[in-house]
Amino acid sequence: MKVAKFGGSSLCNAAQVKKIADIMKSDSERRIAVVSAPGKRSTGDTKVTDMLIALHANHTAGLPVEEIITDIIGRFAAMVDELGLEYHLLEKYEEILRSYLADINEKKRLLDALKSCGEDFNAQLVSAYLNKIGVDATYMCPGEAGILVTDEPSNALLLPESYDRLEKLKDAGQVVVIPGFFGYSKSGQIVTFPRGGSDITGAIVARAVNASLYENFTDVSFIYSADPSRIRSPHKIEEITYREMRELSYAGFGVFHDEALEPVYKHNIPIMIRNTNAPEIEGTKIVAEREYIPRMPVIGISCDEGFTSLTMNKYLMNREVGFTRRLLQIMEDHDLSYEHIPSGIDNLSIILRSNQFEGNDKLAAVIADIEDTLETESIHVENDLVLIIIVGEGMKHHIGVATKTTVALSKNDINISMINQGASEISMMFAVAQKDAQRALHAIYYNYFDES
Ligand SMILES: Nc1ncnc2c1ncn2[C@@H]1O[C@H](COP(=O)(O)OP(=O)(O)O)[C@@H](O)[C@H]1O
Ligand SMILES: N[C@@H](CC(=O)OP(=O)(O)O)C(=O)O
Repeated sequence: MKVAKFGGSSLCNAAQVKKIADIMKSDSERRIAVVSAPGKRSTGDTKVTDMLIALHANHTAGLPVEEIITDIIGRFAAMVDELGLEYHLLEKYEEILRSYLADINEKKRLLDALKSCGEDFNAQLVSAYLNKIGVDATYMCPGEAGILVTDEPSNALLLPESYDRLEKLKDAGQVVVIPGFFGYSKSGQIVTFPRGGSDITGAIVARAVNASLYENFTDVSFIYSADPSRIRSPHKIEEITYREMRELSYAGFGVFHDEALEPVYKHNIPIMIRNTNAPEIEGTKIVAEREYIPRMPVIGISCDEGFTSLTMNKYLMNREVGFTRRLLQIMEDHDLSYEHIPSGIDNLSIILRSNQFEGNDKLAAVIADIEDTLETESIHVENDLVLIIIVGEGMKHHIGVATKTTVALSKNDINISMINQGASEISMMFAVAQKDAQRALHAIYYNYFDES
């Protein structure tokens, strides 16, 4: 049994829905479809999830909402019309949106309920269309399917007991269409996964039914060695390990959600990244082990923006037992998660995502706490950092990756703010200033891959 997840780009309009219906029809092993909300139809267009977020923003600010509701329903109406489906679906969609707006008072709850609508409405539409073309299909809400999650709005984590509940999907006599991106908390609230989280739903369902394959249909035929919007015609990856993929997707490869690897990797369920617009191409396979090609120690290079580093100096820091523990306690007190902590004998840097400091004086408060508690001699803040991460299982056995990279950067006159090798030895991080990011990525990429 295969589980197929279709991303927003695969479901952005009626023509795309027809393609995914053909894909489902063409392989009887595809028994479960997990669907996203309609994505962008062209550059400059808006994803339905973003329209729903805008609806929430206007509603909570007391601004007009009618135009946004019309636009959201309009996106589905265009599809219902072209696919020849019944209009009562649209009445139902509008009723649901209006009932959430009227009945849910808590802001964060309302946001999650509204965000879930993109996927929820699309799943109903896809199921109706499959039936219209003769595929026996049924829509199943994540609550009915058994997706139980923690109660942290917009940041749900799966509760493990869900797997037992979801197992029944194995025996469904029909093709089941499940909306991605959200589940239900034990108290019955809708809670969404982080953005891009339909990949997570697909992985959860694949693991629950012990699928032979988790197919992730998107708008590219392969995962490439670098983001194709940053490097022209990057090298295509045919096989990549779960560990490599997790490192790369966490650090900017937006094609697959990093948290979607957790449900499947222990159970060795392979993932295929495939293109809805070219389903005949096999795509990239994500697996537990791959053949190591000695001349290619690096498989991918990602570039992730928006980091801040705090570098603290204190003479004899190395002698102070508990310094790092107390620093991390301060981070926890301020609800901050960190990415890296490179250190020296009398200094230590902590790198965090800058968006955690947005909107108030949090950074100043953190610095004040560090100064009070740790009595540092100086703290230097560097904003607008970019992390370039080089990843490859082969790096463990290969000498000279760091040298090769630093030489490439120095030849291009790019200053490195920090270097850190991951404990797993399959990744290495180089922090550079935002202004140098694109040049640095080019310099490093073409050091490992030929121009194609
Ligand atoms: N290394 C990479 N390889 C392939 N695609 C990538 C990579 N990094 C970023 N992407 C982007 O990921 C996009 C697909 O992901 P996403 O927009 O989430 O699709 P979907 O709508 O199917 O969920 C591609 O169009 C591509 O621009
Ligand atoms: N629609 C949600 C969830 C998702 O996974 O979408 P996509 O498959 O289009 O990345 C989002 O935009 O975040």
